[in-house]
Amino acid sequence: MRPALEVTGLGVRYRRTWALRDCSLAVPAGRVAALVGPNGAGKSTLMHAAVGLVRPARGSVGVAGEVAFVAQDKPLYEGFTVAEMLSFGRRTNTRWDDQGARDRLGALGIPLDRKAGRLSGGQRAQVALTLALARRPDLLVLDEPLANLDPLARHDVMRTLMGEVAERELTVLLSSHVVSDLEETCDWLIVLNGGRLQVSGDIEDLLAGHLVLTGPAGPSGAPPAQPSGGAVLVGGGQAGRQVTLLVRGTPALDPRWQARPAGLEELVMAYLRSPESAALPGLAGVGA
Ligand SMILES: Nc1ncnc2c1ncn2[C@@H]1O[C@H](COP(=O)(O)OP(=O)(O)OP(=O)(O)O)[C@@H](O)[C@H]1O
Repeated sequence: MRPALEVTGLGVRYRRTWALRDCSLAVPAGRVAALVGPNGAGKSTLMHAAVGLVRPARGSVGVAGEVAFVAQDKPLYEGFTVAEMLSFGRRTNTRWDDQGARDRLGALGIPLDRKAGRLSGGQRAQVALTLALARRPDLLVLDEPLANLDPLARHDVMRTLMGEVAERELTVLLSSHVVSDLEETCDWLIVLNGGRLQVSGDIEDLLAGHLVLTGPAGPSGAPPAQPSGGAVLVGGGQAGRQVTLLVRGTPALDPRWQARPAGLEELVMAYLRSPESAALPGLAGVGA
């Protein structure tokens, strides 16, 4: 089946600065993909390229079907009521799901006669998401949909997304700085760092393909440069006399070392701390 989003050799430049370089990935249809990375990593740039808001300097971006995008600042028409925005959507979109949108806003207790400028931050986020979902997109791109939301509202937004994905063939690409918000909902992980792609893959495969090793620091106090056996060191650190390493693959373990499965957050952090490491389809030890 054709991927919902396919990026090939993508390079995006703002004047002389490259915001993204040599980025190739494919997100299968029906996935909820988490896009993570530090400030300035290129997340918004990748999203803007996916929805056609920036033109690539190199490579290409392909999307299967209709795309809806909610930008980081949730732009709404401040002077319009929610009902007026719904009516505008209905008149300008042939696939518009008016009833679904009204049901969702009703369930959230958002008054239809309220002007956008008078909505709270959480309500703005929900209205922007509802308007995007009402367009019945095949790919929904959300730039930091959870920013500035309280824990309950974050949970509600993620639950809505899960409901939509379960109900129909929808692919979601969403960025966030809070990995713990993504664990329950997302099944695909993309890590960008300094404009380069570090990780793209199925989260279950990634977690199954990595281990956290703990053991004693060497005589010099330094962690071993590379674990032995068929494993690759992603990154690690030392606390006192104990060394913790994240490795990809299965190492031959010294009995003084212990191995346990990696969590999503520690996997992301280990890659972000080691920008030279990468887990991309085609690399040994990671399900493509
Ligand atoms: N319109 C622009 N003009 C010039 N440079 C830009 C522009 N937009 C982004 N950049 C630069 O491109 C790089 C990537 O920015 P981008 O906004 O894509 O990162 P991000 O990962 O979304 O960051 P954040 O988490 O802070 O939102 C940064 O170095 C940024 O300064």
